[in-house]
Amino acid sequence: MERPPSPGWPFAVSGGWVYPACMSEPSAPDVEIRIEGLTKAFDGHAVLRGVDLDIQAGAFVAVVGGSGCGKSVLLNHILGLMQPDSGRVLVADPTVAEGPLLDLAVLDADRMSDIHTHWGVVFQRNALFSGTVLDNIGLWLEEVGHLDAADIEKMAQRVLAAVGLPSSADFLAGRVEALSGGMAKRIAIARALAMEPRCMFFDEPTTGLDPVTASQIQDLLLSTHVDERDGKARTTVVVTHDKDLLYRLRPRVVMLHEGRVSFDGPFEAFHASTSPIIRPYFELMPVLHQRGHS
Ligand SMILES: Nc1ncnc2c1ncn2[C@@H]1O[C@H](COP(=O)(O)OP(=O)(O)OP(=O)(O)O)[C@@H](O)[C@H]1O
Repeated sequence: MERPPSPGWPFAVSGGWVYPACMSEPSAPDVEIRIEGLTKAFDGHAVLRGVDLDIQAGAFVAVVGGSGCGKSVLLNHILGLMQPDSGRVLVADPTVAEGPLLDLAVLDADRMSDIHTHWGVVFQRNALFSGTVLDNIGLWLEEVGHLDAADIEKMAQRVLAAVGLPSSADFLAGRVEALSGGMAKRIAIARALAMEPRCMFFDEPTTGLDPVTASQIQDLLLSTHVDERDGKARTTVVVTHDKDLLYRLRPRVVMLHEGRVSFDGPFEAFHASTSPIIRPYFELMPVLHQRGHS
């Protein structure tokens, strides 16, 4: 198996960890992610100019906005892959029910990695590495979860079934390079699900897919939003240009514009809005989508 030079997602095992009081915030029962006054500039160009946002546990949120408005930059801050110039990103502590929110800026690498093991991330280009389906799904189960081969195979079969793919030995032994774009996306989702995450993050999950495959992936986003083990909703955050996804899934919509949240509410209100910022954007969404991938 060829191992990835750098993993798509930086999992690592955390030892027993006690965080000092300065790392914690007052308890916020339903908040999974809180963003306060987040700013970020690159080479003097301000991309995020003060983003404030709460995402409740179990929410399904689509982050939209024009090309280059900072959607991926925002996602990267939530994932702890970028550091804010100012402001904070706080997240629920996955190890303590209704515990204090944790400020990402003051977590050390072990603690951050520990949090990452509770999050599933599906990158735009899937971040699969050269190898078999089983290699891709099993790597972190082995390295982080310390599962043995039999349990890894069992889990792989379960998550493949959850994403509507075969779970035969032949399929598990197949190489991911041979898969279509839609199947590769399903494998990336299956890999994320295998870690039994409490949050799922998707960066433009339907970009580059044909309309039929895109609608299947949209449905998959909805089905994977619910944890099949206990029927509880995970927290799902989707960065997207896909108007069909909004129509189909009717999520809470967060729109970024000029570095701030310019709309935050149900899809129905977004759809009905006559705002001179939202209306033209919404009408042009399919054009944006096509233009980005022509
Ligand atoms: N690491 C970086 N270094 C320099 N500039 C960056 C970096 N990451 C993002 N940017 C810039 O920040 C701006 C926002 O980028 P981002 O990728 O978040 O946009 P987006 O809203 O996701 O766009 P799209 O919908 O086209 O993917 C762009 O101008 C981009 O060039």
